[in-house]
Amino acid sequence: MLPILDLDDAETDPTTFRAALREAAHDHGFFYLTGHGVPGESLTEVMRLARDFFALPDEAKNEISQLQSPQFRGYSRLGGELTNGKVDWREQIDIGPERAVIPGAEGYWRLQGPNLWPSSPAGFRAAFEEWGTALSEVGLRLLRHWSVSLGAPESFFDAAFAELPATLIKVVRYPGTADSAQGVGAHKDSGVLTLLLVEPGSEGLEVETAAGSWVEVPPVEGAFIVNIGELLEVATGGYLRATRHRVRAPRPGTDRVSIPFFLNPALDEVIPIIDLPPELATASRGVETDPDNPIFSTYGENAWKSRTRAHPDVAELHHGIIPSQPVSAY
Ligand SMILES: O=C(O)CCC(=O)C(=O)O
Ligand SMILES: [Fe+2]
Repeated sequence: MLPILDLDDAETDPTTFRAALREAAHDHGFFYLTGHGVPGESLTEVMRLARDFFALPDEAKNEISQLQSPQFRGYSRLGGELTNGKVDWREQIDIGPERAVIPGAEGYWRLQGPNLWPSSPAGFRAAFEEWGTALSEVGLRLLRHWSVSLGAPESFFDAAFAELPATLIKVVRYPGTADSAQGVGAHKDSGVLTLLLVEPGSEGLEVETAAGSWVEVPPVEGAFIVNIGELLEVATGGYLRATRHRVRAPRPGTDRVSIPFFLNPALDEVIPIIDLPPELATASRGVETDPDNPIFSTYGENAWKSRTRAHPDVAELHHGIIPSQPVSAY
């Protein structure tokens, strides 16, 4: 069982909370968060909207097909995504910051642009815009506590997120299947941290707690599952761990709905590196190097790598590139 941290405790006893936060992220890279202040009704409401969207006929869902979006936004159908070069068995909507396209954009600036919002169910856009704002606040609070717990000033990461943070929300459904084990293949998240909402009762998330050893992480009602992304691993010289995880495809006749929120800095921000106090620095494992998965310290480069690999159809159609796929052992 992963640790459960209560963000309310940070108000009464920040020192104990911060130590627990640091240890959870160092030991596991994953934990449950309660006391986050996002009302239970909002959690229920975004789940309901997700369910209602996925229940629409394919034709309605494809009105916002990601193939229409050079910025990798909108709906990608079942089988439309790859992880480790293999097909993920999930359908999803990708929602990023709502901004104007940059004319003549090059490189990762091609990720900036508008979302594709479904016309049904009613209230979808407003609810998910509010969701993004609320979860950014939770994520930034956690980052400030981490900074202090690692010997840095509270505001250490603030500047990287102050303007144009490139957050990403995914609204995801994994239908049950007997044909594939891969809901989403093993990966590390490419940003800073992830707050994951999972429908109560859904199964299938597995976390690699030690090399080759996978542990099931069931949802805890009302809690977010929090995990560290590659950039926080980089920022802490590997002291905090971006843990590999995957989702097993559900059994036939069942499904899984989840809503991950990825907190990321602005596309052109280079994540600042914390100068760890000596007692922590000696416990640091260093940043994992994988020739198949280079970690770039500029967030936009990391995001471009992961978005083009995950959605090669969009990359080829809109950008004329065929991304190299990792040949992975996972
Ligand atoms: O659906 C989940 O529970 C996890 C999804 C995930 O790991 C991801 O999209 O990065
Ligand atoms: Fe993930």
